[in-house]
Amino acid sequence: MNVDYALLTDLYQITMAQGYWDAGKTDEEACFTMYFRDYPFKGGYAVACGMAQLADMVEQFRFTEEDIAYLAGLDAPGGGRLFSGDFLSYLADLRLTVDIDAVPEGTIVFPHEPIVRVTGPILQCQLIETALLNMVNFQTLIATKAARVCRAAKGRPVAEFGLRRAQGLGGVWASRAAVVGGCASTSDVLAGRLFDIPVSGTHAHSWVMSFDDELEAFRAYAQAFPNNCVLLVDTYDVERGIENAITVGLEMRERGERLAGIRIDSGDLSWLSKMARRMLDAAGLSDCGIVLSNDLDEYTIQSMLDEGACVTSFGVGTKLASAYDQPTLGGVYKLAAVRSRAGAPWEMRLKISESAAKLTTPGVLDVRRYYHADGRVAGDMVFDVNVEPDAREVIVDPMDDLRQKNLAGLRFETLLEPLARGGAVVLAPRFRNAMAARTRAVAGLDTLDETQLRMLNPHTYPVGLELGLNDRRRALVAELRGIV
Ligand SMILES: Nc1ncnc2c1ncn2[C@@H]1O[C@H](COP(=O)(O)OP(=O)(O)OP(=O)(O)O)[C@@H](O)[C@H]1O
Ligand SMILES: O=P(O)(O)OC[C@H]1O[C@H](OP(=O)(O)OP(=O)(O)O)[C@H](O)[C@@H]1O
Ligand SMILES: O=C(O)c1cccnc1
Repeated sequence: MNVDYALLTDLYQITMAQGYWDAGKTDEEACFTMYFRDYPFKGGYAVACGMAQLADMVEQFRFTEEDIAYLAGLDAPGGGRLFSGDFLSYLADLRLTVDIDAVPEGTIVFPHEPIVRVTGPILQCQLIETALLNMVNFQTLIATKAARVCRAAKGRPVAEFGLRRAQGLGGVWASRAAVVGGCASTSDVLAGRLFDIPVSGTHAHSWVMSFDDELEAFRAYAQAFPNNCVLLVDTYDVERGIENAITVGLEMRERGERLAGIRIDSGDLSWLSKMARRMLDAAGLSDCGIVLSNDLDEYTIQSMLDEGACVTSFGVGTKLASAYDQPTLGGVYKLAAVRSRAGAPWEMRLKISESAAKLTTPGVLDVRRYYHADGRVAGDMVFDVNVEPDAREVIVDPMDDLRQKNLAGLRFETLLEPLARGGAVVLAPRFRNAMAARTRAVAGLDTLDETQLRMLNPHTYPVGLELGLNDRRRALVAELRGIV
Protein backbone atom coordinates (compact mmCIF):
# COMPACT_ATOMS: atom_id res chain seq x y z
CA MET A 1 0.00 0.00 0.00
CA ASN A 2 1.42 3.42 -0.91
CA VAL A 3 1.59 5.74 2.07
CA ASP A 4 3.41 9.05 2.61
CA TYR A 5 5.63 7.48 5.26
CA ALA A 6 7.96 10.49 5.54
CA LEU A 7 5.16 12.54 7.10
CA LEU A 8 3.64 9.62 9.02
CA THR A 9 5.40 10.83 12.13
CA ASP A 10 5.15 13.15 15.11
CA LEU A 11 6.23 16.71 14.47
CA TYR A 12 8.92 16.51 17.15
CA GLN A 13 10.81 13.90 15.15
CA ILE A 14 11.23 16.40 12.31
CA THR A 15 12.08 19.30 14.63
CA MET A 16 14.69 17.10 16.38
CA ALA A 17 15.99 16.16 12.94
CA GLN A 18 16.51 19.84 12.16
CA GLY A 19 18.19 20.18 15.56
CA TYR A 20 20.60 17.31 14.79
CA TRP A 21 21.27 18.82 11.39
CA ASP A 22 21.92 22.32 12.85
CA ALA A 23 24.16 20.85 15.55
CA GLY A 24 26.28 19.04 12.98
CA LYS A 25 25.14 15.65 14.33
CA THR A 26 23.69 14.45 11.02
CA ASP A 27 26.26 11.69 10.60
CA GLU A 28 26.39 10.63 14.24
CA GLU A 29 25.08 7.11 14.53
CA ALA A 30 22.61 5.65 16.93
CA CYS A 31 21.18 2.26 17.74
CA PHE A 32 17.55 2.08 18.85
CA THR A 33 15.76 -0.95 20.25
CA MET A 34 12.02 -1.57 19.99
CA TYR A 35 10.45 -3.75 22.68
CA PHE A 36 7.35 -3.93 24.88
CA ARG A 37 7.16 -4.24 28.64
CA ASP A 38 3.99 -6.16 29.47
CA TYR A 39 2.27 -9.24 28.10
CA PRO A 40 -0.80 -8.20 26.09
CA PHE A 41 -4.22 -9.48 27.22
CA LYS A 42 -2.68 -10.77 30.49
CA GLY A 43 -1.48 -13.69 28.39
CA GLY A 44 1.81 -15.52 28.21
CA TYR A 45 3.11 -14.53 24.76
CA ALA A 46 2.82 -12.15 21.81
CA VAL A 47 2.96 -12.79 18.05
CA ALA A 48 5.24 -10.29 16.28
CA CYS A 49 3.77 -8.53 13.27
CA GLY A 50 4.20 -5.31 11.30
CA MET A 51 7.60 -6.01 9.75
CA ALA A 52 6.28 -6.36 6.21
CA GLN A 53 4.83 -2.86 6.39
CA LEU A 54 8.13 -1.69 7.89
CA ALA A 55 9.86 -3.00 4.76
CA ASP A 56 7.27 -1.13 2.63
CA MET A 57 8.14 2.02 4.54
CA VAL A 58 11.86 1.63 3.95
CA GLU A 59 11.19 1.25 0.23
CA GLN A 60 8.79 4.17 -0.03
CA PHE A 61 10.29 6.66 2.42
CA ARG A 62 11.03 10.02 0.85
CA PHE A 63 9.91 13.61 1.30
CA THR A 64 8.00 14.58 -1.83
CA GLU A 65 7.86 18.11 -3.21
CA GLU A 66 4.39 18.44 -1.70
CA ASP A 67 5.67 17.27 1.69
CA ILE A 68 8.48 19.83 1.60
CA ALA A 69 6.07 22.58 0.58
CA TYR A 70 3.79 21.63 3.48
CA LEU A 71 6.66 21.68 5.98
CA ALA A 72 7.94 24.97 4.54
CA GLY A 73 4.55 26.51 5.27
CA LEU A 74 4.52 25.60 8.97
CA ASP A 75 4.88 28.57 11.31
CA ALA A 76 6.84 28.51 14.54
CA PRO A 77 4.59 29.45 17.50
CA GLY A 78 6.98 32.28 18.43
CA GLY A 79 7.03 33.78 14.92
CA GLY A 80 8.73 32.97 11.63
CA ARG A 81 8.81 29.58 9.92
CA LEU A 82 9.36 26.38 11.86
CA PHE A 83 11.87 24.80 9.47
CA SER A 84 14.80 26.41 7.67
CA GLY A 85 15.05 26.32 3.89
CA ASP A 86 18.48 24.65 4.02
CA PHE A 87 17.21 21.87 6.23
CA LEU A 88 14.21 21.31 3.98
CA SER A 89 16.53 21.05 0.94
CA TYR A 90 18.44 18.42 2.89
CA LEU A 91 15.19 16.53 3.61
CA ALA A 92 14.15 16.69 -0.05
CA ASP A 93 17.27 14.72 -1.01
CA LEU A 94 17.24 12.41 1.99
CA ARG A 95 17.16 8.65 1.31
CA LEU A 96 17.25 6.21 4.20
CA THR A 97 20.61 4.53 4.81
CA VAL A 98 19.72 2.78 8.07
CA ASP A 99 20.22 -0.87 8.92
CA ILE A 100 17.16 -2.58 10.41
CA ASP A 101 17.08 -5.97 12.06
CA ALA A 102 13.80 -7.49 13.20
CA VAL A 103 12.26 -10.75 14.28
CA PRO A 104 10.38 -12.32 11.35
CA GLU A 105 6.62 -11.80 11.45
CA GLY A 106 4.90 -14.62 13.27
CA THR A 107 7.77 -15.06 15.74
CA ILE A 108 6.58 -15.56 19.31
CA VAL A 109 7.99 -12.72 21.41
CA PHE A 110 8.01 -11.71 25.06
CA PRO A 111 8.36 -8.54 27.14
CA HIS A 112 11.77 -6.90 27.53
CA GLU A 113 13.43 -8.33 24.45
CA PRO A 114 14.29 -6.48 21.23
CA ILE A 115 11.83 -7.05 18.41
CA VAL A 116 13.29 -4.47 16.05
CA ARG A 117 16.73 -2.80 16.06
CA VAL A 118 17.49 0.29 13.97
CA THR A 119 21.08 1.41 13.43
CA GLY A 120 22.30 4.39 11.44
CA PRO A 121 22.38 8.19 11.37
CA ILE A 122 20.50 9.36 14.45
CA LEU A 123 18.46 11.80 12.40
CA GLN A 124 17.06 8.97 10.27
CA CYS A 125 16.51 6.63 13.22
CA GLN A 126 14.42 9.35 14.77
CA LEU A 127 12.42 10.12 11.63
CA ILE A 128 11.14 6.53 11.34
CA GLU A 129 10.40 5.96 15.03
CA THR A 130 6.73 6.90 15.09
CA ALA A 131 5.66 4.97 12.02
CA LEU A 132 7.66 1.92 13.12
CA LEU A 133 5.99 1.90 16.53
CA ASN A 134 2.59 2.48 14.96
CA MET A 135 2.98 -0.57 12.72
CA VAL A 136 4.60 -3.01 15.08
CA ASN A 137 2.57 -2.10 18.18
CA PHE A 138 -0.80 -2.38 16.46
CA GLN A 139 -0.18 -5.38 14.26
CA THR A 140 1.55 -7.35 17.02
CA LEU A 141 -1.43 -6.66 19.27
CA ILE A 142 -3.95 -7.91 16.69
CA ALA A 143 -1.85 -10.94 15.70
CA THR A 144 -1.65 -11.86 19.38
CA LYS A 145 -5.39 -11.48 19.88
CA ALA A 146 -5.97 -13.64 16.81
CA ALA A 147 -3.64 -16.32 18.15
CA ARG A 148 -5.59 -16.38 21.40
CA VAL A 149 -8.94 -16.61 19.57
CA CYS A 150 -7.68 -19.35 17.23
CA ARG A 151 -6.21 -21.31 20.10
CA ALA A 152 -9.53 -21.17 21.92
CA ALA A 153 -11.18 -22.45 18.70
CA LYS A 154 -9.03 -25.61 18.98
CA GLY A 155 -8.19 -26.02 15.32
CA ARG A 156 -11.56 -24.93 13.92
CA PRO A 157 -11.07 -22.25 11.25
CA VAL A 158 -11.69 -18.67 12.37
CA ALA A 159 -12.69 -16.07 9.77
CA GLU A 160 -11.88 -12.45 10.63
CA PHE A 161 -15.01 -10.27 10.19
CA GLY A 162 -13.92 -7.03 11.89
CA LEU A 163 -13.37 -4.38 9.22
CA ARG A 164 -16.68 -2.62 9.92
CA ARG A 165 -15.80 -2.15 13.59
CA ALA A 166 -12.06 -1.58 13.25
CA GLN A 167 -10.33 1.72 13.93
CA GLY A 168 -10.65 3.23 10.46
CA LEU A 169 -8.24 2.18 7.76
CA GLY A 170 -6.09 0.42 10.35
CA GLY A 171 -8.63 -2.37 9.86
CA VAL A 172 -6.88 -3.38 6.63
CA TRP A 173 -3.67 -4.08 8.53
CA ALA A 174 -5.70 -5.66 11.33
CA SER A 175 -7.10 -8.17 8.83
CA ARG A 176 -3.60 -9.10 7.72
CA ALA A 177 -2.36 -9.34 11.31
CA ALA A 178 -5.34 -11.54 12.20
CA VAL A 179 -4.29 -14.01 9.51
CA VAL A 180 -0.66 -13.88 10.68
CA GLY A 181 -1.95 -14.73 14.17
CA GLY A 182 -3.80 -17.78 12.88
CA CYS A 183 -7.12 -16.80 11.27
CA ALA A 184 -7.92 -18.92 8.23
CA SER A 185 -9.36 -16.02 6.23
CA THR A 186 -10.74 -12.50 6.34
CA SER A 187 -13.91 -10.91 5.00
CA ASP A 188 -11.78 -7.84 4.11
CA VAL A 189 -11.45 -7.85 0.34
CA LEU A 190 -8.84 -5.07 0.13
CA ALA A 191 -6.62 -6.93 2.57
CA GLY A 192 -7.12 -10.07 0.49
CA ARG A 193 -5.90 -8.36 -2.65
CA LEU A 194 -3.10 -6.33 -1.05
CA PHE A 195 -1.62 -9.10 1.06
CA ASP A 196 -2.54 -12.23 -0.83
CA ILE A 197 -4.48 -13.74 2.06
CA PRO A 198 -7.64 -15.90 1.80
CA VAL A 199 -11.00 -14.14 1.79
CA SER A 200 -14.30 -15.75 2.76
CA GLY A 201 -17.82 -14.82 3.72
CA THR A 202 -21.48 -15.77 4.06
CA HIS A 203 -24.40 -13.32 3.70
CA ALA A 204 -26.08 -10.73 5.92
CA HIS A 205 -29.54 -10.52 7.47
CA SER A 206 -30.38 -7.87 4.86
CA TRP A 207 -30.31 -10.59 2.18
CA VAL A 208 -33.08 -12.50 3.94
CA MET A 209 -35.00 -9.34 4.81
CA SER A 210 -34.99 -8.17 1.20
CA PHE A 211 -37.19 -11.16 0.20
CA ASP A 212 -40.79 -11.74 1.22
CA ASP A 213 -39.87 -14.91 3.02
CA GLU A 214 -36.78 -16.66 4.30
CA LEU A 215 -37.16 -19.84 2.25
CA GLU A 216 -37.30 -17.82 -0.95
CA ALA A 217 -34.15 -15.92 0.15
CA PHE A 218 -32.29 -19.16 0.89
CA ARG A 219 -33.31 -20.69 -2.45
CA ALA A 220 -32.11 -17.61 -4.32
CA TYR A 221 -28.78 -17.66 -2.50
CA ALA A 222 -28.29 -21.37 -3.21
CA GLN A 223 -29.07 -20.68 -6.85
CA ALA A 224 -26.52 -17.87 -7.00
CA PHE A 225 -23.77 -19.65 -5.04
CA PRO A 226 -24.19 -23.42 -5.29
CA ASN A 227 -20.48 -23.85 -4.50
CA ASN A 228 -20.31 -21.39 -1.61
CA CYS A 229 -23.59 -21.61 0.20
CA VAL A 230 -23.68 -20.81 3.93
CA LEU A 231 -27.13 -19.67 5.03
CA LEU A 232 -27.70 -17.26 7.93
CA VAL A 233 -30.57 -18.81 9.86
CA ASP A 234 -31.32 -16.35 12.66
CA THR A 235 -33.07 -13.42 10.95
CA TYR A 236 -36.52 -14.31 12.37
CA ASP A 237 -36.50 -17.55 14.29
CA VAL A 238 -33.51 -19.89 14.46
CA GLU A 239 -35.46 -23.16 14.54
CA ARG A 240 -37.56 -22.15 11.53
CA GLY A 241 -34.41 -20.84 9.85
CA ILE A 242 -32.72 -24.22 10.26
CA GLU A 243 -35.80 -25.97 8.87
CA ASN A 244 -35.72 -23.69 5.82
CA ALA A 245 -31.99 -24.27 5.39
CA ILE A 246 -32.61 -28.03 5.55
CA THR A 247 -35.27 -27.74 2.85
CA VAL A 248 -32.80 -25.90 0.62
CA GLY A 249 -29.96 -28.26 1.55
CA LEU A 250 -32.01 -31.27 0.47
CA GLU A 251 -33.01 -29.52 -2.78
CA MET A 252 -29.32 -28.79 -3.42
CA ARG A 253 -28.47 -32.41 -2.84
CA GLU A 254 -31.06 -33.44 -5.45
CA ARG A 255 -29.21 -31.20 -7.92
CA GLY A 256 -25.85 -32.75 -7.00
CA GLU A 257 -24.85 -29.68 -4.96
CA ARG A 258 -24.04 -29.29 -1.27
CA LEU A 259 -25.22 -26.88 1.41
CA ALA A 260 -21.82 -25.98 2.89
CA GLY A 261 -23.18 -24.63 6.14
CA ILE A 262 -25.49 -22.51 8.22
CA ARG A 263 -24.49 -19.49 10.30
CA ILE A 264 -26.05 -18.62 13.67
CA ASP A 265 -25.49 -15.02 14.76
CA SER A 266 -27.67 -14.46 17.84
CA GLY A 267 -29.01 -16.09 20.96
CA ASP A 268 -27.36 -18.81 23.05
CA LEU A 269 -24.96 -20.00 20.38
CA SER A 270 -23.85 -23.26 21.96
CA TRP A 271 -27.39 -24.36 22.78
CA LEU A 272 -28.63 -23.39 19.32
CA SER A 273 -25.65 -25.11 17.66
CA LYS A 274 -26.52 -28.39 19.37
CA MET A 275 -30.12 -28.08 18.25
CA ALA A 276 -28.94 -27.26 14.72
CA ARG A 277 -26.60 -30.27 14.64
CA ARG A 278 -29.37 -32.62 15.75
CA MET A 279 -31.78 -31.24 13.14
CA LEU A 280 -29.23 -31.29 10.30
CA ASP A 281 -28.07 -34.82 11.15
CA ALA A 282 -31.64 -36.08 11.42
CA ALA A 283 -32.29 -34.66 7.94
CA GLY A 284 -29.24 -36.48 6.58
CA LEU A 285 -27.21 -33.27 6.22
CA SER A 286 -24.35 -34.26 8.49
CA ASP A 287 -21.89 -32.75 5.99
CA CYS A 288 -23.44 -29.32 6.50
CA GLY A 289 -21.18 -27.20 8.74
CA ILE A 290 -22.21 -24.77 11.49
CA VAL A 291 -20.64 -21.31 11.66
CA LEU A 292 -21.06 -19.29 14.84
CA SER A 293 -20.66 -15.51 15.10
CA ASN A 294 -21.84 -12.57 17.23
CA ASP A 295 -19.51 -10.64 19.46
CA LEU A 296 -17.18 -13.60 19.99
CA ASP A 297 -13.72 -13.61 21.53
CA GLU A 298 -11.39 -16.19 23.04
CA TYR A 299 -13.39 -16.37 26.25
CA THR A 300 -16.83 -16.94 24.71
CA ILE A 301 -15.36 -19.45 22.26
CA GLN A 302 -13.63 -21.38 25.02
CA SER A 303 -16.77 -21.38 27.13
CA MET A 304 -18.94 -22.57 24.25
CA LEU A 305 -16.57 -25.40 23.35
CA ASP A 306 -16.41 -26.40 27.03
CA GLU A 307 -20.20 -26.68 26.86
CA GLY A 308 -19.93 -28.98 23.86
CA ALA A 309 -21.06 -26.53 21.17
CA CYS A 310 -21.37 -28.19 17.75
CA VAL A 311 -19.40 -25.84 15.55
CA THR A 312 -17.34 -26.17 12.40
CA SER A 313 -15.92 -22.64 12.26
CA PHE A 314 -16.20 -19.20 13.80
CA GLY A 315 -16.57 -15.66 12.47
CA VAL A 316 -14.94 -13.15 14.80
CA GLY A 317 -15.10 -9.42 14.15
CA THR A 318 -15.32 -6.53 16.57
CA LYS A 319 -13.39 -7.94 19.50
CA LEU A 320 -10.57 -9.18 17.27
CA ALA A 321 -10.06 -6.23 14.94
CA SER A 322 -10.29 -3.73 17.79
CA ALA A 323 -8.20 -5.80 20.25
CA TYR A 324 -11.25 -5.33 22.46
CA ASP A 325 -9.84 -5.66 25.96
CA GLN A 326 -6.47 -3.97 25.42
CA PRO A 327 -6.21 -0.95 23.15
CA THR A 328 -2.43 -0.93 22.67
CA LEU A 329 0.69 -3.03 23.09
CA GLY A 330 2.68 -0.17 24.60
CA GLY A 331 5.90 -0.97 22.73
CA VAL A 332 8.71 1.57 22.99
CA TYR A 333 11.73 2.56 20.88
CA LYS A 334 14.72 3.43 23.02
CA LEU A 335 18.15 4.80 22.25
CA ALA A 336 20.60 2.10 23.35
CA ALA A 337 23.99 3.15 21.89
CA VAL A 338 25.64 5.99 19.98
CA ARG A 339 28.87 6.48 18.06
CA SER A 340 30.47 9.51 16.40
CA ARG A 341 30.31 7.99 12.91
CA ALA A 342 29.88 4.65 11.15
CA GLY A 343 32.65 2.24 12.13
CA ALA A 344 33.60 4.02 15.39
CA PRO A 345 33.15 2.08 18.66
CA TRP A 346 29.69 2.17 20.23
CA GLU A 347 29.05 3.97 23.52
CA MET A 348 26.21 2.55 25.56
CA ARG A 349 23.25 4.76 26.46
CA LEU A 350 20.69 4.10 29.16
CA LYS A 351 17.60 5.85 30.47
CA ILE A 352 17.35 5.83 34.23
CA SER A 353 14.00 5.33 35.90
CA GLU A 354 12.89 4.70 39.44
CA SER A 355 10.86 1.80 38.10
CA ALA A 356 12.95 -1.27 37.23
CA ALA A 357 10.57 -2.00 34.33
CA LYS A 358 11.35 1.34 32.70
CA LEU A 359 15.13 1.17 33.00
CA THR A 360 16.36 0.62 29.43
CA THR A 361 18.99 -1.87 28.29
CA PRO A 362 22.06 -0.40 26.58
CA GLY A 363 23.97 -1.87 23.65
CA VAL A 364 23.47 -3.19 20.13
CA LEU A 365 21.07 -5.93 21.12
CA ASP A 366 19.86 -9.23 19.75
CA VAL A 367 18.16 -12.27 21.29
CA ARG A 368 19.15 -15.90 21.57
CA ARG A 369 16.24 -18.29 22.04
CA TYR A 370 17.24 -21.49 23.80
CA TYR A 371 15.38 -24.78 23.33
CA HIS A 372 15.06 -27.94 25.42
CA ALA A 373 15.91 -31.19 23.65
CA ASP A 374 12.18 -31.86 23.05
CA GLY A 375 11.80 -28.59 21.11
CA ARG A 376 10.14 -26.57 23.87
CA VAL A 377 11.50 -23.09 24.52
CA ALA A 378 13.69 -22.75 27.62
CA GLY A 379 14.48 -19.04 27.84
CA ASP A 380 15.62 -16.00 25.87
CA MET A 381 18.95 -14.24 26.33
CA VAL A 382 19.27 -10.57 25.37
CA PHE A 383 22.90 -9.92 24.41
CA ASP A 384 25.09 -7.30 22.76
CA VAL A 385 26.16 -8.43 19.30
CA ASN A 386 29.55 -6.74 19.71
CA VAL A 387 30.54 -8.53 22.92
CA GLU A 388 31.16 -12.28 23.24
CA PRO A 389 28.47 -13.65 25.61
CA ASP A 390 29.69 -15.05 28.93
CA ALA A 391 30.46 -18.75 28.50
CA ARG A 392 28.25 -19.63 31.47
CA GLU A 393 25.09 -18.82 29.43
CA VAL A 394 23.20 -17.60 32.46
CA ILE A 395 20.39 -15.06 32.00
CA VAL A 396 19.50 -12.45 34.59
CA ASP A 397 15.96 -11.08 34.96
CA PRO A 398 16.24 -7.37 34.01
CA MET A 399 13.75 -6.52 36.79
CA ASP A 400 15.34 -8.62 39.53
CA ASP A 401 19.05 -9.56 39.60
CA LEU A 402 18.39 -12.43 41.95
CA ARG A 403 16.31 -14.28 39.37
CA GLN A 404 18.71 -16.10 37.09
CA LYS A 405 18.49 -19.13 34.82
CA ASN A 406 21.25 -21.30 33.45
CA LEU A 407 20.79 -22.16 29.76
CA ALA A 408 24.24 -23.69 29.22
CA GLY A 409 24.43 -26.55 26.74
CA LEU A 410 21.01 -25.95 25.19
CA ARG A 411 20.51 -25.42 21.48
CA PHE A 412 19.73 -21.82 20.55
CA GLU A 413 18.84 -19.65 17.59
CA THR A 414 19.30 -15.93 17.14
CA LEU A 415 16.04 -14.08 16.57
CA LEU A 416 16.76 -10.85 14.71
CA GLU A 417 17.05 -11.10 10.91
CA PRO A 418 18.34 -8.37 8.59
CA LEU A 419 15.40 -6.36 7.21
CA ALA A 420 17.32 -3.45 5.65
CA ARG A 421 20.97 -2.71 4.97
CA GLY A 422 22.07 0.80 4.08
CA GLY A 423 18.43 1.73 3.53
CA ALA A 424 17.76 -1.10 1.06
CA VAL A 425 15.29 -3.83 2.01
CA VAL A 426 17.04 -7.21 2.19
CA LEU A 427 14.18 -9.12 3.78
CA ALA A 428 13.73 -12.44 2.03
CA PRO A 429 10.26 -12.92 0.44
CA ARG A 430 9.42 -15.62 2.99
CA PHE A 431 9.68 -12.95 5.69
CA ARG A 432 7.26 -10.58 3.90
CA ASN A 433 4.58 -13.15 3.16
CA ALA A 434 1.58 -13.21 5.52
CA MET A 435 0.82 -16.92 5.07
CA ALA A 436 4.46 -17.87 5.78
CA ALA A 437 4.27 -15.71 8.91
CA ARG A 438 1.09 -17.55 9.90
CA THR A 439 2.88 -20.89 9.57
CA ARG A 440 5.74 -19.50 11.69
CA ALA A 441 3.30 -18.35 14.39
CA VAL A 442 1.54 -21.72 14.53
CA ALA A 443 4.90 -23.53 14.78
CA GLY A 444 6.14 -21.03 17.39
CA LEU A 445 3.08 -21.51 19.60
CA ASP A 446 3.76 -25.25 19.48
CA THR A 447 7.14 -24.66 21.16
CA LEU A 448 5.48 -23.05 24.20
CA ASP A 449 4.53 -24.94 27.28
CA GLU A 450 0.85 -25.37 28.24
CA THR A 451 1.59 -23.20 31.27
CA GLN A 452 2.49 -20.29 28.98
CA LEU A 453 -0.41 -20.84 26.62
CA ARG A 454 -3.27 -20.94 29.10
CA MET A 455 -5.53 -17.91 29.37
CA LEU A 456 -5.72 -17.61 33.14
CA ASN A 457 -2.53 -16.62 34.99
CA PRO A 458 -0.03 -18.09 32.54
CA HIS A 459 3.60 -18.53 33.58
CA THR A 460 6.04 -15.73 32.87
CA TYR A 461 8.57 -16.87 30.27
CA PRO A 462 12.23 -16.39 31.26
CA VAL A 463 13.73 -13.47 29.33
CA GLY A 464 17.00 -12.24 30.76
CA LEU A 465 20.14 -10.31 30.11
CA GLU A 466 23.43 -12.02 29.32
CA LEU A 467 25.67 -11.85 32.42
CA GLY A 468 28.17 -9.36 30.96
CA LEU A 469 25.38 -7.14 29.60
CA ASN A 470 23.74 -7.16 33.03
CA ASP A 471 27.05 -6.13 34.64
CA ARG A 472 27.58 -3.34 32.12
CA ARG A 473 24.03 -2.09 32.64
CA ARG A 474 24.45 -2.06 36.42
CA ALA A 475 27.76 -0.23 36.13
CA LEU A 476 26.22 2.37 33.82
CA VAL A 477 23.29 2.92 36.22
CA ALA A 478 25.75 3.39 39.09
CA GLU A 479 27.80 5.82 37.00
CA LEU A 480 24.77 7.84 35.92
CA ARG A 481 23.49 7.98 39.48
CA GLY A 482 26.91 9.22 40.59
CA ILE A 483 27.51 6.20 42.79
CA VAL A 484 31.00 5.56 41.37
N1 LIG B 1 -23.32 -20.22 24.88
C1 LIG B 1 -22.78 -19.03 25.08
N2 LIG B 1 -21.85 -18.87 26.03
C2 LIG B 1 -21.31 -17.66 26.26
N3 LIG B 1 -21.65 -16.56 25.60
C3 LIG B 1 -22.54 -16.66 24.61
C4 LIG B 1 -23.16 -17.89 24.31
N4 LIG B 1 -24.03 -17.68 23.31
C5 LIG B 1 -23.94 -16.37 22.99
N5 LIG B 1 -23.06 -15.75 23.77
C6 LIG B 1 -22.70 -14.34 23.77
O1 LIG B 1 -23.77 -13.68 24.42
C7 LIG B 1 -24.03 -12.44 23.79
C8 LIG B 1 -25.47 -12.44 23.32
O2 LIG B 1 -25.72 -11.23 22.71
P1 LIG B 1 -27.08 -10.42 22.89
O3 LIG B 1 -27.54 -10.44 24.29
O4 LIG B 1 -26.90 -9.10 22.22
O5 LIG B 1 -28.14 -11.32 22.15
P2 LIG B 1 -28.35 -11.55 20.66
O6 LIG B 1 -29.26 -12.69 20.60
O7 LIG B 1 -27.06 -11.68 19.98
O8 LIG B 1 -29.04 -10.22 20.16
P3 LIG B 1 -29.02 -9.66 18.68
O9 LIG B 1 -30.06 -10.41 17.94
O10 LIG B 1 -29.35 -8.22 18.87
O11 LIG B 1 -27.66 -9.82 18.09
C9 LIG B 1 -23.03 -12.29 22.68
O12 LIG B 1 -21.96 -11.53 23.13
C10 LIG B 1 -22.57 -13.72 22.41
O13 LIG B 1 -21.23 -13.77 21.97
O1 LIG C 1 -20.04 -9.70 16.06
P1 LIG C 1 -18.70 -9.58 15.44
O2 LIG C 1 -17.67 -10.42 16.11
O3 LIG C 1 -18.29 -8.16 15.29
O4 LIG C 1 -18.79 -10.20 13.94
C1 LIG C 1 -19.24 -9.48 12.86
C2 LIG C 1 -20.72 -9.19 12.96
O5 LIG C 1 -21.02 -8.33 11.94
C3 LIG C 1 -22.23 -8.75 11.32
O6 LIG C 1 -23.37 -8.22 11.85
P2 LIG C 1 -23.55 -6.73 12.40
O7 LIG C 1 -23.01 -6.68 13.78
O8 LIG C 1 -23.02 -5.72 11.45
O9 LIG C 1 -25.08 -6.58 12.46
P3 LIG C 1 -26.11 -7.53 13.14
O10 LIG C 1 -25.44 -8.30 14.24
O11 LIG C 1 -27.15 -6.62 13.64
O12 LIG C 1 -26.56 -8.41 12.03
C4 LIG C 1 -22.23 -10.25 11.53
O13 LIG C 1 -23.51 -10.78 11.46
C5 LIG C 1 -21.56 -10.43 12.86
O14 LIG C 1 -22.46 -10.51 13.89
O1 LIG D 1 -19.30 -12.88 5.61
C1 LIG D 1 -19.87 -12.73 6.70
O2 LIG D 1 -20.64 -13.57 7.17
C2 LIG D 1 -19.60 -11.48 7.50
C3 LIG D 1 -18.73 -10.55 7.08
C4 LIG D 1 -18.51 -9.42 7.84
C5 LIG D 1 -19.17 -9.26 9.00
N1 LIG D 1 -20.03 -10.19 9.42
C6 LIG D 1 -20.25 -11.30 8.68
